[in-house]
Amino acid sequence: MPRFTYSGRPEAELSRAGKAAVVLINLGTPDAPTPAAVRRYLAQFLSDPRVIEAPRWLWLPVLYGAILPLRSGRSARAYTSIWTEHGSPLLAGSQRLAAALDRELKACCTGPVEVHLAMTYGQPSLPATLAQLDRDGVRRILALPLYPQYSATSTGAALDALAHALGSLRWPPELRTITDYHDNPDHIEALARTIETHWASHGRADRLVLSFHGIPLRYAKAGDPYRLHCQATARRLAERLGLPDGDYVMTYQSRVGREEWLKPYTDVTLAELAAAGVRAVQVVCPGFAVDCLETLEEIAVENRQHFLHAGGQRYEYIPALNDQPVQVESLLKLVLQHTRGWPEFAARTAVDAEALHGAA
Ligand SMILES: C=CC1=C(C)c2cc3[nH]c(cc4nc(cc5[nH]c(cc1n2)c(C)c5CCC(=O)O)C(CCC(=O)O)=C4C)c(C)c3C=C
Ligand SMILES: [Fe+2]
Ligand SMILES: [Fe+2]
Repeated sequence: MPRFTYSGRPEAELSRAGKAAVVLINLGTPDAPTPAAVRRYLAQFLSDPRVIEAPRWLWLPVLYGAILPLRSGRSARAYTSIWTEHGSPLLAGSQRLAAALDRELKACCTGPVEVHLAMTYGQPSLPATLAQLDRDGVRRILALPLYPQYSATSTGAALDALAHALGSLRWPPELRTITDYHDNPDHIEALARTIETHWASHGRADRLVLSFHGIPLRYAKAGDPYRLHCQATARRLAERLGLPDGDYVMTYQSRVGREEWLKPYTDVTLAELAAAGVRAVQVVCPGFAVDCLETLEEIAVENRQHFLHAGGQRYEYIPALNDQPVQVESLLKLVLQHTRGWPEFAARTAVDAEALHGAA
């Protein structure tokens, strides 16, 4: 096997218009809700030094000796409870989002443009996706990790995997990356609309809980901007919704292991709210572009129990933006903002250009 792949035809490519692609990147998910598949997935995910910052000689024996044997079965049961006929919700939802964005982008760009989905861990992998784009003659790529807030553990890891995959291409394409969109006004607007739609059909609760995935506190102290991005998203969203400080709380979920993570913790806060007499909460997870194990099981099921057992009476989970038109539209605008000057992304009509970029 040659180290560098290239199966295109340079002469043909040099003489014809280029092709361009948007690659949406999400975390990745097991291939099946079985202990073996979950173990394979967790082994890849949790051996990434971006995710677990500890000396390898110390961490790998713990991972293989304790974490994988203990966690794979438990985690597989949780995955079983949310698995759909289309597979893992994270994969199926990300694929639907990519397909919807592909349709919208093709409708408004002079193209040839395509949207693809790849995962940092598991399938569809970044190396396989980039090799396919290379074979298809794609010469420009915009990479969009589906994490509104930058963290080295999520976005950083996605960009590492992308860089690694580019490393095996003989003629890598021109590349742009979006590192975060935590305060993008169209994104904030999309979040606000999905909450307002929920309010229109369910009414409001006593508190709106904005729950973000956590990271170890140590990483934030070392300079990871994630907490600042989450705080900025929460503040902008609350401002847009006209929510006074006392009407919402911001929390961090999904902690793993014994070290301190970003606080306040979602599960602890929900129990405290119930104990303090708060009867009704609505929980939304603005850091998750697509619903997954951490929202559908941990938030919609597990934390509901915490809240109700502690005396709460009404608990509603507001779903992620997924492939709702508000998200497709806001990501379309984000893509067009980051592909200015790339001819494939030029708007088809003046009307498109004005709708997407605003009047010049
Ligand atoms: C142990 C360290 C972990 C860090 C740091 C971390 C950061 C982080 N994760 C996401 C998004 C997702 N995480 C998901 C699942 C998940 N996360 C961890 C651990 C860390 N995450 C584990 C072990 C798991 C697997 C599930 C489990 O066993 O509990 C998912 C869902 C995946 C799915 O298949 O549905 C997402 C999405 C972000 C955004 C982030 C940092 C900001
Ligand atoms: Fe995670
Ligand atoms: Fe979890």
